[in-house]
Amino acid sequence: MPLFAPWKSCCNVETLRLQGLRQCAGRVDLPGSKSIANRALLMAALCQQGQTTELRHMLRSDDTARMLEALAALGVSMTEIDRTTLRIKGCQGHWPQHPQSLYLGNAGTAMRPLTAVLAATGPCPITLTGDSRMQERPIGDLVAALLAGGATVDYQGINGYPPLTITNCMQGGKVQVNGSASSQYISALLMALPLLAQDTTLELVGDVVSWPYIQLTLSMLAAFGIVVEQPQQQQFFIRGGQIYQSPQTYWIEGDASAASYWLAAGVLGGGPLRIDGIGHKSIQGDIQFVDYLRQMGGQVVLHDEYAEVQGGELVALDADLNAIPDAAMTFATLALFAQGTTCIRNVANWRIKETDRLHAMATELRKTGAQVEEGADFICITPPQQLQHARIATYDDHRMAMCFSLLGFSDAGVTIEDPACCAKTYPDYFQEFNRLCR
Ligand SMILES: O=C(O)C1=C[C@@H](OP(=O)(O)O)[C@@H](O)[C@H](O)C1
Ligand SMILES: C=C(OP(=O)(O)O)C(=O)O
Repeated sequence: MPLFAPWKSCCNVETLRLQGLRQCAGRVDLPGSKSIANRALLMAALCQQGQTTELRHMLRSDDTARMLEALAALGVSMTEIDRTTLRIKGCQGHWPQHPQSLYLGNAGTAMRPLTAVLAATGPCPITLTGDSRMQERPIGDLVAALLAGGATVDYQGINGYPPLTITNCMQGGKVQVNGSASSQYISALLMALPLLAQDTTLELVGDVVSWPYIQLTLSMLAAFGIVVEQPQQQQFFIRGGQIYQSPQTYWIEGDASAASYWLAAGVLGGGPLRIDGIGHKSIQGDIQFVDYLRQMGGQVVLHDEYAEVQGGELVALDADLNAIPDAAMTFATLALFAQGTTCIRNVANWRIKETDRLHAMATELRKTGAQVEEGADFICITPPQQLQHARIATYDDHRMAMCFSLLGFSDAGVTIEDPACCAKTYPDYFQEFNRLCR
C-alpha cells in the first residue's frame, strides 16, 4: 500500500565519519513536526463522521508510520495525495475495525495518546505494545488516571509499562494525573476526555514537566473545535460529548526540535543558513532553543516562518531546560565548542526517553576528552583543551545521532554509529547535513 511504502533510510551505512567541517550554509526546509503530526493524525481521525481533513507538510518517519499503521488497523480511511499530504476521514471514535493489538514501536506520541483515546472509545479488548525500549518507558501514571476514570487496564508484562490491555472504557468524573514523569500523559488525557459522555475535571499533580507540549495540545484541540477550560493552572475542565470538528486543512509546521541541529550547525559553520518551517509564530515550545542559543552567543534572526543563522563566538550556558527537553540535548554537544562549563538542568526525564539520555550523553561526551558531571537531573560539560576523535554509540536514539553530528565541525571529527536511527523523526537528516555542511 503506497501509504506505508518504506522511505529511503537516511544512510545505508553502519557508521558515518564527519570531520573538519568549516561551513554550513544555504537553505533547509524542515520536515513536519513529529509532535504536531501525530496529534494531527489522531485528531483528524477523531473528527465527526464523514468529515475529511487534509493534513499538509506531514512528517514521514518511523514515529508517524507507527501512528498511521495504528489508524489503518482501526479502519480509518486515509488517502495519500502526495508524500507529505494526506486526507483522513473522521470516524468520531467509532472505529470501523477492531484489531486485537497495536504495535507502536518507540513512539511516545502514539503510545500515550492512543492508550487514553482507546480507553475512551474502545474497541475493547485491545492490547497496545511497542519495541523493547517502549516496554521500559513508564506509562503507570497515565494508566492510574484511566483507572480512576473507570477504565479497566491490565499490564501484560511489568506493572506500569507496556504492553497493556484495555478491557473496559472509562467514564470520566474527577481524575488526577501525575505529570512529573511525562507531559504526554496529560496531553493524552486532554485528547481523550472530550470523547466521554460525562464531564471530567482533570487535576494535575506533581511538578509537571515539559509544559509547552501541553500548550501545544491545547492549541491543536482548539483548532479541531474542542473546548478545554482551565480554571486553575493545574486543573482542566473538559465537557463530555464533544465532537472533533475538522479544520478541513491543517498545516504541520516544521519540527522545532529538528531545527535545533541546523541552528547549532549554522552557528558553528558561520552560516548564513536559512531554516524554513519555524519562526515567531511557532506553536512548539522548542522554538525557545533560539533564545538560549542567543544567550550563548549565536546570531539568529527569527522571522514569522523561518530563521536565519550566522556564526557567533560561543560561551557556556547554565539553564533549567525542563520546558524544552528534546532541543536541550543539542546544547550538550554544542557545549564542546563553548568557552566554560555548560550545565543543562532539571531534565530528570531524559532518563526515560529513547534511552537514558543523561547517562548516554555523559558516556559519549567523555569520549571527546570533555569533563562531564552527570547528576540525577542535570549534566555539566566542560570542553577539553583539544577535542579528541570519538566513536559515538547512539543507543537507537535519533537525537544522539543528530546531536553528535555537530562534532563534524571539529578538527578531530567524529564517527557516528548507526546514523540511520535518525529515521525516528528525521530520515533525511544526514543527506541534508551532507548537502549543507562542508
Ligand atoms: O507531547 C509531545 O509531543 C512530546 C513531549 C515530550 O515528552 P515528555 O512530556 O515525556 O517530556 C517530548 O520529549 C517528546 O519528544 C514529545
Ligand atoms: C522523547 C522523544 O520521543 P517520544 O515522542 O517517543 O517520547 C523524542 O523525540 O526526543
